[in-house]
Amino acid sequence: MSKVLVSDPIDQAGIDILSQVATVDVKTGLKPDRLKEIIGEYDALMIRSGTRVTQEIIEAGTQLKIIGRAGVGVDNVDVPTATRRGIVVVNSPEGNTIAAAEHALAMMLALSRHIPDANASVKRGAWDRNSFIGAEVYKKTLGIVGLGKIGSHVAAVAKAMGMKLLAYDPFISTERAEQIGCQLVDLDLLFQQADYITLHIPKTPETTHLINAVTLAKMKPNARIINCARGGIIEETALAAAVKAGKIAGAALDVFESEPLGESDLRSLGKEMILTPHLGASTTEAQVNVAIDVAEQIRDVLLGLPARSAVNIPGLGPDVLEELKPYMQLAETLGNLVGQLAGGRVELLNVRLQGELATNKSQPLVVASLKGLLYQALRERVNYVNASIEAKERGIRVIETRDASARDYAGSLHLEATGTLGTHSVTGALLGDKEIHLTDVDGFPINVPPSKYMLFTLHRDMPGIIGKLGSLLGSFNVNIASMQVGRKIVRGDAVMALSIDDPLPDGILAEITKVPGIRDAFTVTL
Ligand SMILES: NC(=O)C1=CN([C@@H]2O[C@H](COP(=O)(O)OP(=O)(O)OC[C@H]3O[C@@H](n4cnc5c(N)ncnc54)[C@H](O)[C@@H]3O)[C@@H](O)[C@H]2O)C=CC1
Ligand SMILES: O=C(O)CCC(=O)C(=O)O
Repeated sequence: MSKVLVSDPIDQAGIDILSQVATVDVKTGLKPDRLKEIIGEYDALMIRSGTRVTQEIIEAGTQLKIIGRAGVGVDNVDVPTATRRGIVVVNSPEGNTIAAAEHALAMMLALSRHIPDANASVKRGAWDRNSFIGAEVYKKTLGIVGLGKIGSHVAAVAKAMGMKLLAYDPFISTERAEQIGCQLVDLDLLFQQADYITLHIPKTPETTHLINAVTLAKMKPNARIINCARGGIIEETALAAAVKAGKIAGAALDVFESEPLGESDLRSLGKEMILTPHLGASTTEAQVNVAIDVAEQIRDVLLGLPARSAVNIPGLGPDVLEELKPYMQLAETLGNLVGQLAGGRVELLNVRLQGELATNKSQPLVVASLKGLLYQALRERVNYVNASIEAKERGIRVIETRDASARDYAGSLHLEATGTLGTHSVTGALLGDKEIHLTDVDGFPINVPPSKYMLFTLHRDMPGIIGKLGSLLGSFNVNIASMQVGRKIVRGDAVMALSIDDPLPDGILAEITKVPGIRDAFTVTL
């Protein structure tokens, strides 16, 4: 039975799902050294934001197949290392959207009305109404940085509260922003005009310290900043100094450059600074959502099924995956075949998606072709996660073309591999009940289902050649299961595809190429 380690607090609903297929160990608060010591026993790791899954941890996780992040941000996982090692990383892109958006809105209102400090003062026994005069958000301008899932929900609610909405997001269209009721503006204008600025972006090299002394200086003195996205997007010392000096009116932060927050100037500020301990996703509803979402994906991957929200494999909905599955098998088979025909070191793989495969959602077929191509070199170590990276590291260039007009079959896939020993190509399609058929080898039309052991010859189409090859194979005790010749013109060049029952004995290829008329011969194991 598989073993899953849950190293952060996860809702029981997730544990119950994992327990259907695995032994589940819940060990929270592990020190990195201890995690490194034990991770080697586990097939899957499930985390929230508390566990840092570093290169060292991943490399010690020799059995790991999947890392599940019960939440959105995977910045606590070394995704490139996981990818290189063929480990799927999944998250829950939507399970805590509402929770995080509501926390940002709650922070905006709490900051405007000094709720945390007013509450603390009443609890201390005071009745001070003068120190807590607030500001209304109605008719104020909210600048939303990042108009994705959370930013869009914040926009919808803020609009209902009568706020004017500006947004900055270089990856969304003006039309989409308008649909959500936001005016898309550049960042400088947003900083200059907003009364409230709320951040809903990932932390990336571009967004790190996006809010710094220079950008803070552009803001209005009554500006208030809310960060429920990621620590490090704000330069904390610059923010603390700006609030202290009254250059902006305040800030509410849920996330920090270093968590848990240590010694910090932020702690010394009064009612104009609200700090929460990364609570954005901490609602009962969100925790159930993300636990179920991620646990289901871990269960599926452990059962050999695809994950629906993998961050390091092309994302596909279950319907698309179901539809593509037989074609993925076709792509892998053709990749494996063309790699063996090309022999040597492949430098270029041309993948042509034809007919109904020439749609955008067919991208995973390129990855599946590479997985097949690399199978001879890497065996079980290559998978959908690392195939592209492994190909890149081996200097294999990939060209993807699409030809929707190809009509020989409903959908077919053509792969051409160029390597140190020359160029070879294969085409395949699914016939009848989704059975894989090779429909072309090196430009010669054939129609054969692939079999485990195959022999291909390039020869001159002339009398007697099939008989001679048959006798030769017979003399080596090789049994032919099926045979087909593909040719373009009578007595021209031709390809022969033979399915054989056993692997070809050593030395026989050289004998085959001595048969008059046979130019070349290749044997493959699929
Ligand atoms: N505090 C908490 O507990 C939680 C925090 N989060 C964080 O909230 C953030 C947003 O999450 P979602 O809305 O779900 O993500 P999302 O992927 O739906 O939206 C992110 C948006 O940021 C935009 N973006 C990327 N780079 C940008 C840049 N340089 N400038 C402006 N916009 C940029 C993207 O185009 C996208 O529209 C993430 O950092 C996530 O980790 C999410 C859930 C809970
Ligand atoms: O797991 C958590 O509570 C943090 C959630 C979060 O930051 C995220 O989903 O990106």
